Amino acid sequence: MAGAGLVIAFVVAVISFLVWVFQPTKTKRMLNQIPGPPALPLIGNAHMLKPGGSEFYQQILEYTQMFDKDGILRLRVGLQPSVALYKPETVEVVLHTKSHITKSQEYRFLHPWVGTGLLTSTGDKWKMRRRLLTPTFHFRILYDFLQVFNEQSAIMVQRLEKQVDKGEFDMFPFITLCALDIICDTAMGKHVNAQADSDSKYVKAVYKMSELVHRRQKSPWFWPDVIYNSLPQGKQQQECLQILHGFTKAVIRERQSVIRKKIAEEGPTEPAKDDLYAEGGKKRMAFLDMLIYAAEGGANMTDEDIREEVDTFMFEGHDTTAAAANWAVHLLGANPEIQQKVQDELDDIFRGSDRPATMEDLADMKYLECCIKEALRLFPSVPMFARTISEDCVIGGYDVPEGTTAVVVTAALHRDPDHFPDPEKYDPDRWLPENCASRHPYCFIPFSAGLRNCIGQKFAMKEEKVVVSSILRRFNIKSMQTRADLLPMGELILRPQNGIRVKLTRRQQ
Ligand code: HEM
Repeated sequence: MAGAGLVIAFVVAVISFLVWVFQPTKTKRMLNQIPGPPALPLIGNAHMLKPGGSEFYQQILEYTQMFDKDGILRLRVGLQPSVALYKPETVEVVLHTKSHITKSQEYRFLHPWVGTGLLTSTGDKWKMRRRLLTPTFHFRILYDFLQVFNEQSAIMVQRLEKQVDKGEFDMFPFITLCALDIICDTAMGKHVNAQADSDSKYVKAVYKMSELVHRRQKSPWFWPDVIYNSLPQGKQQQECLQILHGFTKAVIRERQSVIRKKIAEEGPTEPAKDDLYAEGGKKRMAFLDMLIYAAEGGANMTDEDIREEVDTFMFEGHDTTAAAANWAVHLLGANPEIQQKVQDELDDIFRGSDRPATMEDLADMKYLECCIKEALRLFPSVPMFARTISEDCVIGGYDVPEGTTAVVVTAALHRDPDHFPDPEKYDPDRWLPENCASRHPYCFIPFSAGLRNCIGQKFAMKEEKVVVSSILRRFNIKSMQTRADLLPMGELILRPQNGIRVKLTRRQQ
């Protein structure tokens, strides 16, 4: 087996060498004009990229500062040419167009997990699914979801009660399991009570899988499946996939049996419009229900198609929001005056009552919204994402050839001093209407932008407001880490290496 692996590795290396030698000179010439660190034949810059998530994240930020002039730099991983973009003017070229909507080659390593669901698909498949799923984020459905945000946040607060005056602890798992319960309950219509099981295998498998995919994206020697699957990393991936798919398949099976029974009893396979937008929580048409109804109603959708969408939403819909709320909590806990201002705003809204938040309350949480946006600026949950350049184009004054991977480095873009002076400073006032009205529309894009922006961004902002306000209505937070202690890991999602260490005290009302 090891011998076969070596032969395959040798054949792959020879083919790669020939492809590199015969790569069109026009492409090479175009790429060579773009500034960037020197690359080696075949592997490009892959040998330079740091393996660890936090060192890699730091390294990419450093490169963007080193080559900061035009907002573009060239990197090559294996034979795949890439450019990193980190100024609003360069990012806009790629996102503000119908042309470059295909995700980059590197997303293929996500396929074993999320298939070609909404995040990774392209062309007609993506258009069809986006059209099908957009109504499930209609604002009237978000009304129903608010009830779940409140219920799950109340459970989280109860769990946090046990930490009051007990010294330092890690907030990360508390918020993460709450976010997992929220996505299962809202999008999937299933209670999984993750908060009752603080050692969720599913969450651990999500983290391991993110680390493995990210590592593989940076390492061309892991790219061929035959090699990867025979390595310990490939075996770990198989174990993760069993847990991840096992979890989502169970969720799907349960909803399918409920809906099939309903269809058998009631007849029609199309959900009534009233069902789709019903308020009050009873007849909510969740995202998964929509997919199952579509499949049962004859849409061209197999169980596997449903599974890839469910896996996509489970991943994009819980890990991102959990990370964002955690970073927001750290920053508030590290800035007591700002925390006090948010608590004053919440006291004005709730006036001592512990009632659940309404949509109107969320709209009144204006300063908290500034704090959440400022946290997303400094610690965007998706620190980079990428597209394939579909036709030769000019970015930042340089010719970029078709087929290049364009990586939008949100974490660097959000630190552009031309738009955010003193960029490392946590300053929620940047988001007051008078301070942000004239900013470039592409200088802050935590949810991406253009046609392939985040479908769940309204859901996410509302969820974050409920989760963070629930904590601040009951507790004072004191962060026990400095910025340097946080060590953000820039894998698929930006997470703190050592968790979010805080102390809680109960507020005197
Ligand atoms: C703070 C929370 C969130 C952040 C920062 C965020 C950010 C993003 C970003 C940057 C993208 C583009 C990714 C890429 O091009 O590779 C994206 C896409 C997406 N997000 Fe979110 N997201 C969040 C929450 C959510 C939630 C709650 C859901 C679902 C319930 C969701 C579902 C999706 C989906 C399905 C896509 C792919 C959309 C498409 O390509 O059409 N996200 N998100």
